[in-house]
Amino acid sequence: MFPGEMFTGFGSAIGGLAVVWAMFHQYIPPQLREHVERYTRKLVNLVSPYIHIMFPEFAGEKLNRSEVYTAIQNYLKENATERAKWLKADSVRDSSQSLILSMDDHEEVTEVFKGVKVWWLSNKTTPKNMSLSFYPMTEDRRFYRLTFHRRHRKLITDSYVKHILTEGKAIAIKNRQRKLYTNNPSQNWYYYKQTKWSHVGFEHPATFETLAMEPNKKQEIINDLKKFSEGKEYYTKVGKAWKRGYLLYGPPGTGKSTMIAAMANFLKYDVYDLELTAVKDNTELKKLMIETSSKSIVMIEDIDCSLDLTGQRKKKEKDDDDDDETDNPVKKMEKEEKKGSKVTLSGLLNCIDGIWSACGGERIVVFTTNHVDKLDPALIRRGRMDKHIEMSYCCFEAFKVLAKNYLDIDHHPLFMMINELFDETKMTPADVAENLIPKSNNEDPEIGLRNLIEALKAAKELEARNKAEEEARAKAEKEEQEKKENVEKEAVKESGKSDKEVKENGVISGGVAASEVKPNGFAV
Ligand SMILES: Nc1ncnc2c1ncn2[C@@H]1O[C@H](COP(=O)(O)OP(=O)(O)OP(=O)(O)O)[C@@H](O)[C@H]1O
Ligand SMILES: [Mg+2]
Repeated sequence: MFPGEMFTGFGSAIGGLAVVWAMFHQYIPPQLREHVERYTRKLVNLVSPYIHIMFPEFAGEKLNRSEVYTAIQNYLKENATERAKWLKADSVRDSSQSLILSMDDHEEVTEVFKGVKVWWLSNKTTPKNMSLSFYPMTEDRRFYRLTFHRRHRKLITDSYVKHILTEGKAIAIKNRQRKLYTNNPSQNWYYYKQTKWSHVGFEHPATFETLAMEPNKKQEIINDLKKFSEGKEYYTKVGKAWKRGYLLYGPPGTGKSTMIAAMANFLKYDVYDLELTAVKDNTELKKLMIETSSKSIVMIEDIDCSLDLTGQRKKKEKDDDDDDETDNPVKKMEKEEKKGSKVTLSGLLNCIDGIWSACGGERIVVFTTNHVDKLDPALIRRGRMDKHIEMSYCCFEAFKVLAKNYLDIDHHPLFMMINELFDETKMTPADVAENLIPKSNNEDPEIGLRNLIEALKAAKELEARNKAEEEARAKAEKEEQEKKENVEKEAVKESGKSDKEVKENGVISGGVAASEVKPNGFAV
């Protein structure tokens, strides 16, 4: 029973009183009712040992919903809904969520905090001018009322309320619809008054459970992320900005992008997909970084292709010029894109670990690349990119995750053969997955496994053929080199000059240069 109501007589166990209360509300005019309630409250205050705190949805003149009310609502949804008998169903948040239930109006629940019992009532008041409104429902003023015994006043006001607010905010972050952002081209910021980032709901299904990789390595990454997300105090203590850099490298189709999605889902962070080629210069990059929120992953995919950040600018420009000569349209397009951006390596470094990186806190920066060797060491040095993770070809352990994902099997007699084939050949998880995908709903898993075995055998044969061809080419080159050397030696012998002289002058008797002598010994 609710203590406040026990003392006012409302809602008591005596059914008769409840009826009187209902009649009171139905038949007594609002003004008179208000008077009666005010004096009753005064009377109750004289004898009641209970304290009530109201938490209105809209406090004062504010048009914004009270943060405190929202935090309490989230807390009660998660912790007290089970005990309520009258519930309200919200719309489902996304396809993976079931109904979201909360306490209905006039419903009350109890909670025990450190051995102390408290009562929560969810209620609403309707202003007097309600009947004049076309939309009476929007006029309702909702509130929560917390009731507790006055001897626990300090505990409740100091600790319990703080606990509710912290928990409520954490629940809101956990349950919020996360977002995937992409940066808008900067010319649109001014001309079209576009925001710097556009977003859509982030609903990638990848998790660490479905990510195929070596289990110890996976666990290490999970532990690292966990330590980071719980490390606020540690980062403050050591005086470091609360951020962490990851470099994911490996061949295409090994799960780098999938890993970023799994990280975001694990940490419940937003994702900012930063397209560097759309950023005009370092100042704009800073502006973009400032507008990222905390609890987010900023990812820059294919960093080696994004800009000339390889530290080998000169050489690269030369290479690109060569490509232009070959009229390669893709290369030309990439070059045009890069020309539009003047973001420099130092500008990027400043954003990821200069003073600018400290804005927002709790952020992870992830770079991905297929060519780690092409990157400037300054960009990926430890401390800047704190963790380098190689995403590699599929191993047997990783295959087992994919078999579970796609075929829903943990064991199969064919696994042994597949294990042996993985020792002998390389295949990316993307290709393994492609072979396993069933073509129809009730397909026998064995078909997928046999497809994979065939593909692995074909890959093994191809590798062997390539290797044989490579060896034959190397052998032919070696033989040619040896022949050339023999010819030179012969020529030296015939001319009577020293080996050194022939090499220096390049001339042998008869005026024919050694380099002009064909490997078969005939002068050209
Ligand atoms: N390790 C993995 N675990 C689970 N699925 C994977 C893995 N690697 C690849 N895949 C599958 O292959 C597809 C391609 O993978 P993903 O895009 O993550 O590769 P990537 O390494 O980012 O490639 P790229 O270098 O081309 O960007 C994914 O949609 C996913 O289904
Ligand atoms: Mg990718």
